[in-house]
Amino acid sequence: MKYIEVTIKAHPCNETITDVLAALMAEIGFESFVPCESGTQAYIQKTLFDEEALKNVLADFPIPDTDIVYTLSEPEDKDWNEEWEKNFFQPIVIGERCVIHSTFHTDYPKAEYDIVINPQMAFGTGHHETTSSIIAELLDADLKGKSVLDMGCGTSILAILASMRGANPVTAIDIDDWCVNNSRDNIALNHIDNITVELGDASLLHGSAPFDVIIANINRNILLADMPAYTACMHSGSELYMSGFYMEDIPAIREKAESLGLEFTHHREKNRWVAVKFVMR
Ligand SMILES: C[S@@+](CC[C@H](N)C(=O)[O-])C[C@H]1O[C@@H](n2cnc3c(N)ncnc32)[C@H](O)[C@@H]1O
Repeated sequence: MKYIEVTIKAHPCNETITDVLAALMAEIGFESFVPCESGTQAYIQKTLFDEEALKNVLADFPIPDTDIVYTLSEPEDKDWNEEWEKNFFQPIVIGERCVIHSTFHTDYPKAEYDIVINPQMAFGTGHHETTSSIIAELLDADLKGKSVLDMGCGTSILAILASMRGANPVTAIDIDDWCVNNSRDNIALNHIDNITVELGDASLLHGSAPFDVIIANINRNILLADMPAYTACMHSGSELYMSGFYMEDIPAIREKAESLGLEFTHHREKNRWVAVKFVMR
């Protein structure tokens, strides 16, 4: 697959700026990000690259007084996530109970839940704040015998943990066919047989039976747009966990959720990223 590499130089440059860049660029199709001292390198499939969309994102960059310039290059064809995995994906332990590692790791800590992920081109190794916050929520949740939907499943890391914690049945949905294929591989690697993976978006939920628990780690705008479809397949007492947005987005997310009959329970914050929990009244 052909990729475009965009090298962004930001001044000033700090973790908040590279996080916001990654969040905004993910919304226009960028898949992987490698922060560097002066900014970040970001990768997008050549067929999805729209330079005008990139210019608009950078022109409307929400942190004032940030100077941003970029250069483009077309690196040789290779699997960039594989490169990233080999060089940067280290085993990670979350909540002292869940270890995530890849097939090529031989030395990793033992934990109650041992998840093997080969992310290839999909998002979800547990290193991102949003994934690890939802994992921490799932470790606290009672999932035994509950039906779970993982919307925007990426690698299906969250669906796999839910199944390991007793959820049954589990449905995982993603809009990206790379994620759907990768999910199926990861589910098999973890010897799980009760997760159904589907390609699509919230329109697939139309007419669906209610879920006891819904997880959606996507982004603010998609969550705001798709929340009515999620709540249409929840019953009184169903739980909704959402992430993929920042502290400052909580009021908008909360207002929408409450207008749909959800009650806010709490939020969890990590480097300004948040995960929120709601329960249907
Ligand atoms: C931030 S990643 C989360 C991946 C994984 N669930 C995790 O927590 O690490 C968001 C995922 O949502 C998918 N996605 C984006 N828009 C979507 C939509 N409208 N419906 C379903 N999935 C979507 C993306 O392809 C991506 O895999």
